[in-house]
Amino acid sequence: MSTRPVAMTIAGSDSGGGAGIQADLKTFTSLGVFGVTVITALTSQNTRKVAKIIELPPDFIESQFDVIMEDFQVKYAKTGMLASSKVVEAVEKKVSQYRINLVLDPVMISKSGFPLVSEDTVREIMRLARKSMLITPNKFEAEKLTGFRIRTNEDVKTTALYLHKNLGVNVVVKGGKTLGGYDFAVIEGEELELKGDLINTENLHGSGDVFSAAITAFLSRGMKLKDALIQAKKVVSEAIKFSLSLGSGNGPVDPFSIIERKSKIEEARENLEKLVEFIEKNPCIVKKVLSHEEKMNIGYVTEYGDFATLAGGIVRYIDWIKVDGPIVVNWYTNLVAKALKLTGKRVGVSFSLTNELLNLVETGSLKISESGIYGDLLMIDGKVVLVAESLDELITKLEGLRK
Ligand SMILES: Cc1ncc(CO)c(N)n1
Repeated sequence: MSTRPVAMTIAGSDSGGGAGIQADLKTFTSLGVFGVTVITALTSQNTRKVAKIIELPPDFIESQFDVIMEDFQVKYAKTGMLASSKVVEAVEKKVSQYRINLVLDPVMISKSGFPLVSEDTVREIMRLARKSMLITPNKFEAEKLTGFRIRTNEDVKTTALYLHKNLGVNVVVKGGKTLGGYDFAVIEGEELELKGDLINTENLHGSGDVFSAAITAFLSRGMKLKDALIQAKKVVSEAIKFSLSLGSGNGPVDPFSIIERKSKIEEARENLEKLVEFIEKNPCIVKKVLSHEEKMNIGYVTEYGDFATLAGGIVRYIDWIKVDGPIVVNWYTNLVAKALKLTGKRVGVSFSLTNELLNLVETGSLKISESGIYGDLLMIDGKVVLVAESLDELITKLEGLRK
């Protein structure tokens, strides 16, 4: 009998899958929240353009609210694209009726540069803003709402303070890429700076949507607004860091990376556990490649660049081997990490250049590469590293050393 907090998104559909409802649901799901959707508009859109927009009739928008609220408990919702003043009015009415706490993302144009709302909607959005628990304008939207020009971090702060005072609402103004992801928030009068990581990418389609959806998800999980903002900033930074080169325009950010990254780390651990098991069952192979009282180690790098290895490596004492310490992730880098980086391979094992190995090299049955570009067996800092694309491939290669 499982359950989850429920969060609502009131937004438009992006046929390109990267923004709008699609981004919101991926973000909700990735953050452990069940998403319900009030769709306000349909867009035919890709990473390059918005071709067509169909606004949904206000009575249908209202019906979605009524049917959802008849059946679910929803305390928090975010808004995305509200295409016209009629749409804003319908949303305003229902949000008040059901006392839903609103995170208002005043979406105005797409990353590809196309308007998503009509000009006359700005005033209506200002009115809805006063009733919201937070508004999340980006630089462009904050300029539209205030008439200010934002060029520096200081301008971001000034604009946030002005909006907070003028509308009496909690606000976070997002500086965006040109200001290095610098955001400034004012929450119940408390000022909060959010610094971004410098990530050089144009694949930012959906970044704003992921941010406001993440805030809404964290609120639905019971977090305080300030903490929700801080956590959401981390989520969006990660989604940008692992954004996807899909389409020929501004590619989508990837909120699912939050979950997949963790699952890939788990996969790395499982792979290393299997490799340890293989090594423990095959001391004869270890004796061939590892000198007495020397250490070998194993390592696995995930698609996300996280590196798992043994904290203490594996030591050989004459006839037995000892696995030293646990599997650690991103704890430190070693020779295996270096070899994997050099070759782009997934999994590796380092050992010593024993006489047995040297014999194999001299007879030509093994090739050692110094650069690591051509071979799977490389020499680095006087040690040998064997690398492979997968665990199975590495085990096959290790078994090959038995002969
Ligand atoms: C439907 C929709 N909502 C929001 C945005 C802004 O990211 C977009 N491009 N499309």
